[in-house]
Amino acid sequence: MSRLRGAGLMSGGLDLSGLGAALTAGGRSSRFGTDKALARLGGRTLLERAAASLEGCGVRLLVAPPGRYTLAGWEEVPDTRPGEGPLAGLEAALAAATARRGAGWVALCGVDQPALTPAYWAALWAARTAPGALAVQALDPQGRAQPLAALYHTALRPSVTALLDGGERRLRRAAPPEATVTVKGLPETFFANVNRPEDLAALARRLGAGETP
Ligand SMILES: Nc1nc2c(ncn2[C@@H]2O[C@H](COP(=O)(O)OP(=O)(O)OP(=O)(O)O)[C@@H](O)[C@H]2O)c(=O)[nH]1
Ligand SMILES: [Mg+2]
Repeated sequence: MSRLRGAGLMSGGLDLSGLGAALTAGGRSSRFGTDKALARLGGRTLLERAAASLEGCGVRLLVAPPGRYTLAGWEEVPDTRPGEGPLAGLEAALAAATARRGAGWVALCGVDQPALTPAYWAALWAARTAPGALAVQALDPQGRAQPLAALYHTALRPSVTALLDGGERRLRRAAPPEATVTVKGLPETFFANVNRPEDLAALARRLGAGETP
């Protein structure tokens, strides 16, 4: 559906209190080798950095195995299907958000995107008002949609459950194309993603050189 440019949207307010936040942190970090949520960049863990970008959200849910992390101000939510991937994490997040606040929008965020900021989420939040929208996703400068740093409406919960029940595990299938708004024009720095130790080392070098993140 419609495509909106990020640049203009970013001048809007940064009030994220109407948005629910869900950090999905139940992964295995198999490519990283150790738990990447606890890896450090610029004096903070990757989990803390991702959480900071969503601090202004009205409800904050940490979808992870119980007791694995402590994150002040975040409510632990167990996976409904542990180890089944971020699509299952989204299912748990939408169910928990609905139980806490009723119908509304949820920001789904992985632990491994340490350069996200409130401005990123505000740009997506501003785009949610497009008629018929049930998901909002940013496009990176290469035009790739970012399902792990995206907004999903709680109305998607039954279809996410149906996908999982049918054996689907790809998160990108959660956003129906006809009901997905895409936001482009956001700065490339937002899209840094840590999968391997060398990804973190490259980011640390950029940080040392005075660049964001
Ligand atoms: N709640 C939940 N989150 C998950 C699950 N699997 C992956 N994630 C999270 O989804 C995000 C992106 O996942 P990946 O980059 O694939 O992370 P990962 O699975 O830990 O790493 P790899 O094993 O290297 O693929 C991270 O924040 C993960 O913690 C899961 O089963 N449940
Ligand atoms: Mg994975």
